[in-house]
Amino acid sequence: MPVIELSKVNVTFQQKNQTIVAVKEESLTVERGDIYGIVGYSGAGKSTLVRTINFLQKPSSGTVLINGTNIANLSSVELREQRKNIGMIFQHFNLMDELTVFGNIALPLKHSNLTKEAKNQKIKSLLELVGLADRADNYPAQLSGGQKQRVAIARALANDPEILISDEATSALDPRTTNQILDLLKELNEKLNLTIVLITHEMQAIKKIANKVAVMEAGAIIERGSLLEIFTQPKARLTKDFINTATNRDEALQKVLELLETKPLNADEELVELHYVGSETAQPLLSTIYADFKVMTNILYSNMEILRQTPVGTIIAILNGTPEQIRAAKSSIVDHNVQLTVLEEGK
Ligand SMILES: Nc1ncnc2c1ncn2[C@@H]1O[C@H](COP(=O)(O)OP(=O)(O)OP(=O)(O)O)[C@@H](O)[C@H]1O
Repeated sequence: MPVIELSKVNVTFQQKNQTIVAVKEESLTVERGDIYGIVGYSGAGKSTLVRTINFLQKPSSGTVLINGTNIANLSSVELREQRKNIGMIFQHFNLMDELTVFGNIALPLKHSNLTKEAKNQKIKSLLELVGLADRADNYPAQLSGGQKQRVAIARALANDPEILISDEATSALDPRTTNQILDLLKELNEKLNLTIVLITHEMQAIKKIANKVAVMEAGAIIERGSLLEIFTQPKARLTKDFINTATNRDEALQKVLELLETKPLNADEELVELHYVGSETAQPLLSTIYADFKVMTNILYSNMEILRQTPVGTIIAILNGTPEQIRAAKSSIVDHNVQLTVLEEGK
């Protein structure tokens, strides 16, 4: 049974005489142990969709099942209990400045049945879990952004939730700290079998830890799939844009095209882009096309990522040879399951 099942969820807001449709008839299924990335630009409806999971946002229509239970049917007491099963972390941490780290993490345990001793023990182990064992007595102002987010994560996990919603939790952090927090989320996902819904506008974050991805635009999920599917066979223009930004491919291509303006391709040259997935790396292939067809390659950009243990790469290169040699080389590349696109032909 899926942990989260949103079906045909609509969320509309009334503002003066205007109706804003924030989520349009959207469905989403999250399985236990998933790290489900939801990517989209600001205003796409990501937060609104995800806030329906714990009814922080009640859908205008549609159903929300958590572990098979329709949460619209819960009493307010049951809903409060249910919400303990869903932790949340945010971009701006939302810590209480006047409380210590210990005090912040203790907040969600206020009404728990644990003894004082057990609560203290729980907080201590949460602090250890997020790597802040020595910071219990600090106030938020004494912590870095990354440390504050660690406190927020510990607080979100205080009631041992099965689900963690991360709403742009790394958006205010520098790249190194972002990576550390993402590593921590992945570790918690594995160690605690925590299901994570990760909202972000950065494909980079999703690429690092998610196993599934949904791309949202104007209240709708326009594309969804496994991380590998989305990265290797993106269909929507927006998905491609997010991926190309995450791999710096667009920036590199821009530079290559600028270079070609000053030094255009010769008649015996072609600019090509190669995409490969799996162990079939394209680089050795480029050496063999020289040996086999006497086609020389000049690699201008190369990027390889390991996504869920699978290498995925892009190469932008100039091929140099006679038209026949280049044709034979390209057909050999394609025969090796490398996707090839001609970006520009020499004149
Ligand atoms: N409480 C509200 N009242 C009116 N409109 C709202 C409300 N909450 C969200 N919206 C609108 O719904 C749309 C989706 O907003 P939402 O915050 O879900 O997008 P998002 O993709 O999460 O973007 P961001 O990351 O900027 O929050 C926007 O047009 C927003 O203005």
